[in-house]
Amino acid sequence: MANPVTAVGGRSSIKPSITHVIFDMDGLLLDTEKFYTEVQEIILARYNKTFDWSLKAKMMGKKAIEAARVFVEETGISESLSAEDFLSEREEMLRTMFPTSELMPGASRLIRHLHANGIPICVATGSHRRHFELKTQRHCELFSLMHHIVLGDDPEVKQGKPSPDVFLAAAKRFEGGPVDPNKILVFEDAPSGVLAAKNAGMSVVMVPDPRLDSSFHETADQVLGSLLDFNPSEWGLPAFDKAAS
Ligand SMILES: O=P(O)(O)OC[C@H](O)CO
Ligand SMILES: [Mg+2]
Repeated sequence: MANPVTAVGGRSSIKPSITHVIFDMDGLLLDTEKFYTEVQEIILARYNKTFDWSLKAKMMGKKAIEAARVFVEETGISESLSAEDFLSEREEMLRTMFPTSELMPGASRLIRHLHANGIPICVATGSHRRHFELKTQRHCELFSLMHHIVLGDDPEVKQGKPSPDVFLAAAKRFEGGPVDPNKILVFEDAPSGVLAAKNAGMSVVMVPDPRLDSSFHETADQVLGSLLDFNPSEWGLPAFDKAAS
């Protein structure tokens, strides 16, 4: 397999030593992006339009209302459907889908490994509380290993990703925080999330959906096909126990 560090254009192979880790949630820990895609395809079909990955790239990772505005404006349907009406229509379908959310490959192994080795970990998501609770209801034990969770409707998160707000709030809430952004590694799947982490001065590993245009990989410090490919030692983090992996 190609070395993930050198495989992507021009970035340094010298990495800062990481002490704290922040996880994105949708599309990174949980396989929930597919639900948004499905619902948005259904809504757009009514207007004889198709939902594609260039639009998906502009929406993912953002707060609900921010993503909704992008959706109605970019598709040219804002005269017929307001961002607010889009959200309430979408809601009904999502409410039944979210409780079925499954973990992404490698999420459980990495969270449990970092937690067992005393590395402080947290979640920083654009999702608001109601959606967070629906999505995580089958995964409460795993999410309880997080030191804290920062949600998109947190009062400190004035703007969604690519603003650094959610990651800066997450860095503050670690024990003894704020933690130096140089010592924090963020895991993200979305272009807006990768930018938000860089805007916060943090290192970022991107685990993108393969359908996302590869031009979005350039901002990340490392790009992986799956969380299963992550090598903690490259970042100064405890190595996986060979017998357990
Ligand atoms: O990817 P997250 O966890 O920031 O979630 C953002 C939205 O809710 C889904 O794109
Ligand atoms: Mg995400």
